[in-house]
Amino acid sequence: MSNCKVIALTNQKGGVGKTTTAVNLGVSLAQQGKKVLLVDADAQANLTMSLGYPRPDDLPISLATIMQDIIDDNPIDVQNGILHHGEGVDLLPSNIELSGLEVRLINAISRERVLKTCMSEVKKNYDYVLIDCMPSLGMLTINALAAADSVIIPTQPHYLSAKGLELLLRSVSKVRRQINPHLRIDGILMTMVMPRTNISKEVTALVKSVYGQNIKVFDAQIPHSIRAVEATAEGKSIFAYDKNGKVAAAYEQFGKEVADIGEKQRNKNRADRLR
Ligand SMILES: Nc1ncnc2c1ncn2[C@@H]1O[C@H](COP(=O)(O)OP(=O)(O)OP(=O)(O)O)[C@@H](O)[C@H]1O
Repeated sequence: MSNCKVIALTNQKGGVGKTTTAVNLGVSLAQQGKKVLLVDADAQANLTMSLGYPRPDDLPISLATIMQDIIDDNPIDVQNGILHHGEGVDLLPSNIELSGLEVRLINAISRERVLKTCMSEVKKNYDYVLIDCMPSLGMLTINALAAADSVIIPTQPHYLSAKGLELLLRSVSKVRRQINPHLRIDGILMTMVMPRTNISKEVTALVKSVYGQNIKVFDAQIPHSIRAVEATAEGKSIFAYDKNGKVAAAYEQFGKEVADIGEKQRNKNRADRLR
């Protein structure tokens, strides 16, 4: 059994910080000595661009090319499509071709499991694979949930509408019932939290009261800061751009929480196997 943990970063609401979290969680885990692959599963290719590839459409191999080969039953070579970033994380990039692929998935055999097949080719090389999902609950997001061991939900406190969360949780439950029974929810990460407002406290309390023990809200909260936007524009993580700032400190704390959950889960799996 692979020791790699695959985490889908998902929220059907756009602009809540999924991509920024993928980059900075990835680099935070790499700084803890973990081997990390970031997978851009969004045709907008924001993750690919924010890691310093401004023209994703020029890349000869992307996630779409590999998934198309799986659909066509061609041999695949995921390794050749992986890019190596200077900050110690690898990237499986995306580009606009992924939007055409999502349409073609509809008629593919095992259409929910194409990304899982792709991931099973590379998992052995990594401790963590982080999948940056697109802001929808379409076929690609279902593929990500089918390939994942767990889900992290980045959200801005004021966008955490009960209805939006309910829809997402319903999709997770459906995938769990029909495709991936082991899918867990690691928790909700509050992003772009404004200082001196009570909203994140109120939302945290609300989630805890409604979902009780079922969903964790991470202790780390990512503050709103222009530094995060600037880092993205420079194609860098917040650790390379502003390592002493409060966003870097928050992502470092978050990375430790995520690694802690991963370690506990690995120990539990090991104990279960010995039983
Ligand atoms: N902590 C932060 N403080 C201020 N701005 C931020 C922060 N984190 C992210 N942003 C900015 O908010 C915008 C949306 O962030 P991001 O692209 O990470 O969200 P997303 O959920 O991946 O979006 P999409 O739905 O397009 O995939 C970007 O311009 C990003 O630079």
